Amino acid sequence: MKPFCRDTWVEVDLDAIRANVETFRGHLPKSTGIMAVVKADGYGHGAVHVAREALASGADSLAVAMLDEAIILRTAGIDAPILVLGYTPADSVEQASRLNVELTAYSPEWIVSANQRLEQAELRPVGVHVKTDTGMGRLGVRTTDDLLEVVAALENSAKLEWTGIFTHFACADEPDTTHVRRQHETFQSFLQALREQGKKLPKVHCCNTAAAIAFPDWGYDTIRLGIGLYGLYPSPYMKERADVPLVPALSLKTRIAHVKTAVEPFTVSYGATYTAKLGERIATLPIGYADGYSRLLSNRGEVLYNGSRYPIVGRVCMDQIMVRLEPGAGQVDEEIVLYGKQGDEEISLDEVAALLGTINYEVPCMLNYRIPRVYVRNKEVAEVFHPLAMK
Ligand SMILES: Cc1ncc(COP(=O)(O)O)cc1O
Repeated sequence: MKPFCRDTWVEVDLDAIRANVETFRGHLPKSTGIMAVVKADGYGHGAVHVAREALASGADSLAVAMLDEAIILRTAGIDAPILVLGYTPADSVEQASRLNVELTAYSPEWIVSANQRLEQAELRPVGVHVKTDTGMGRLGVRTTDDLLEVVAALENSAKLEWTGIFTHFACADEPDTTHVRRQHETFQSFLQALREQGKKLPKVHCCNTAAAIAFPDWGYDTIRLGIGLYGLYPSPYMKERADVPLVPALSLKTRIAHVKTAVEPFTVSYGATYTAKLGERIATLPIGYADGYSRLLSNRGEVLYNGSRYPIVGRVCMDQIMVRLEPGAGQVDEEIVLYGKQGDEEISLDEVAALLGTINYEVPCMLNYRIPRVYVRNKEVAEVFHPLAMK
């Protein structure tokens, strides 16, 4: 039985995931680990399958945004170390203990509350990475005094173990390195203050993809590899540097559902914003904004057919789009590439992001549960995962 009933799918090249991990492995000091960031369902690629491939390729731990995402990985049988990068309410700490998932902390009050809950539940200790805010302005302590207070609270907690300390860079992907260098200096001053207090530092980490590319010697115990794992660069500037070759892993494909030739002019889609001229060939494709294919691509985006670019005509609908092909071209069930390569052409996530006025991170994250993920290895389908798959 077909694993999905609508011929629209995300194709994830597991060989690309492997290649990207191996590229960073070779770029980093041997003592630096790789924490594969698989939050947001693996940046839209599928967290479980990407996590498995990343771990098999040289990553040694995983990171997610929230405990719920860690639960999915554990439920899938993944037993590698997992760090929750975001805030976890203290009333969820029992789950972290039961699943042996590490959490992020930066508040003495949270530490006291979480420790009390674990003591009352008589559960095993939870590993905690202390977050320092050196210039992201998001989660984390901003002063040495606050940092020492958080560490003291952890040392007084029988059920919380201090297993890491980290920071996150706001501008590591930019050509001007003033901000990122200042952040790193602040992070170093935090580490030095802890050493001067006689603290033995746990796992230390600060690099995202951009910092790992630009400052591999800041790798410390591990980097947190997100966008680079998927073969995408954090910014156009980082792509231009090209000192770390990456292979994009994601393609988005569909098949022609219907095609017609205009025997007289006719308008296309809601709002009648496009009029097909006599002889034009209009194909309908089964994908729309309810899949996470943005309506902002109406009358602006392009698709690949037979290795050439063709325009989206009319407004993107909830479930369908229309494209204009060459006169007489196109047959039902022929393959169309919406993101990715076909022949010598490529519609990159960078290009789509630019059209949408956003960054490449957001484009794959928009692709939702309606689109099955087809995992390819050595150009063969290795596995298909469809949240809506008929059992
Ligand atoms: C705390 C944290 N750490 C790391 C990442 C990964 O960043 P990239 O996708 O740019 O590598 C994200 C994040 O929120």
